[in-house]
Amino acid sequence: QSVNKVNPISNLNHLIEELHRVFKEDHVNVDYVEMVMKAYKSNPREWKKYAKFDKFKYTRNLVDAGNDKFNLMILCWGEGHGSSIHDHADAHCFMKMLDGSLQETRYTWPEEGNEEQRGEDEERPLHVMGKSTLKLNDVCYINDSLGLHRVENSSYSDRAVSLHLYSPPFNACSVFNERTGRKMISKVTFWSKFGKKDKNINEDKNQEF
Ligand SMILES: O=C(O)CCSS
Ligand SMILES: [Fe+2]
Repeated sequence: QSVNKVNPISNLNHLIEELHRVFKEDHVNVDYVEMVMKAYKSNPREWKKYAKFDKFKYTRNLVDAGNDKFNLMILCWGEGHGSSIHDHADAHCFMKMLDGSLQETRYTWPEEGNEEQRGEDEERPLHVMGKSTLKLNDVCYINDSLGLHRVENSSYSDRAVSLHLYSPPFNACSVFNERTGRKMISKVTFWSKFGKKDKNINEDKNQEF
């Protein structure tokens, strides 16, 4: 059913409650989830306990495991930090800006053709489909049928914080080489979970993609 309005979302916990309610259903109403995430207005007091930064790379901090229906996480991007070009493992990906701004570049998938016959140095370059800048409280949605993307904080003076919802949750996705189109599996991990540093996080193992 199409919905044309959502009730105000008063704080982060209320957003999480509403997301649990929505994801109880099997069918994901993407427009409704986007409107719910948009209705939440970022309040650093509510999320700063999850916001842990690393000097060298962006961090992924689990906020809520969504009753196994989704993962909600806060990503912290230091100046100049960016992701690889990646897919979303057949999941829905909703992303909301909580602080600062991020640049998103969308890419085509490498053209088809089975890997076996592929020449050693045959290139299947990705093409840029579009670029956009996400600002405070903006929400964007992607899934594999819409393409690949890279997300980066291109500011050299400001950090950025974003809220990501993946449904269904995944712990690996594919990362792509822009020139050759070759892909690799990349496991993803959490720097912290529920506000606590993940004890088995090995400093240089916090794999992001
Ligand atoms: O989850 C990740 O590490 C990718 C952030 S851009 S959707
Ligand atoms: Fe992504």
